[in-house]
Amino acid sequence: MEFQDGAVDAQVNDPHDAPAPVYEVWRTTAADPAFSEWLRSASEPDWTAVVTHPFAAAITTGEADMRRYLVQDFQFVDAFTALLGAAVAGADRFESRVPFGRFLGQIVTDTERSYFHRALDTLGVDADDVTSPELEPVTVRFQALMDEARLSQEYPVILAVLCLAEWIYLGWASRAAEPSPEEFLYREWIDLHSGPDFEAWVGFLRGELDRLGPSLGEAGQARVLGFFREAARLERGFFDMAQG
Ligand SMILES: Cc1ncc(C[n+]2csc(CCO)c2C)c(N)n1
Repeated sequence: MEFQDGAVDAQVNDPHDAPAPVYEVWRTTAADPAFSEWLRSASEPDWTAVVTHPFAAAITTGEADMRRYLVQDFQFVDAFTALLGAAVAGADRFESRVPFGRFLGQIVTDTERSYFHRALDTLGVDADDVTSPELEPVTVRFQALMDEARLSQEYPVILAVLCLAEWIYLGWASRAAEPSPEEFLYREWIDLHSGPDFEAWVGFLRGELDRLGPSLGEAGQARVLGFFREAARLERGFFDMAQG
């Protein structure tokens, strides 16, 4: 697949990344040798910067200005939904397609869609900004990464981007203190990304990477890590953008 300027390919092999240990070496001394844990630990310091981000903390206390964030995130979610479709198509067995199909039908196209429509309406976002707002640079980069993963049709690469985006959101949302803010804008956004069902969904995504990652070979593992790390970097940039 050719890209306009090769920018995305360059990003997933960012020369500024600290060299990651090779998975086969890392696993011999790791407390938890799961492939997904290798990906997560190699994505520091971005991982911790996202789950402890001041904007995420402000969501959990009901103090965040959600307008720019949700306008941009609605565009993110569009590309994310297409990526879930690629996971249905790319999974290597029937029982793995099922959770993607269920999540698509029950959460993204129902609960989450309803949330976005009500939230953007409450925030007074006009119709043009709902469907085609001016995109922030980080949104463009995130869409490009998701498009690259989708067009690759490589299931482990698709999984890397999906898993990072869901797992890291479970990370900040699970840190929310009780009681949740009363306003639906915050409470429902926290609830969408926490709780037993969402934990099971993230567990499934991790399990898929843990099942397939160890046999990818060193080059394949490095490729999956490149996508996972770039997604972590963009999540951090996305909260920075929202913070203003
Ligand atoms: C930048 C950004 N990263 C991750 C998510 C999390 N997320 C995206 S789609 C989806 C499925 C339905 O909840 C979830 C959890 C987000 N919203 N925005």
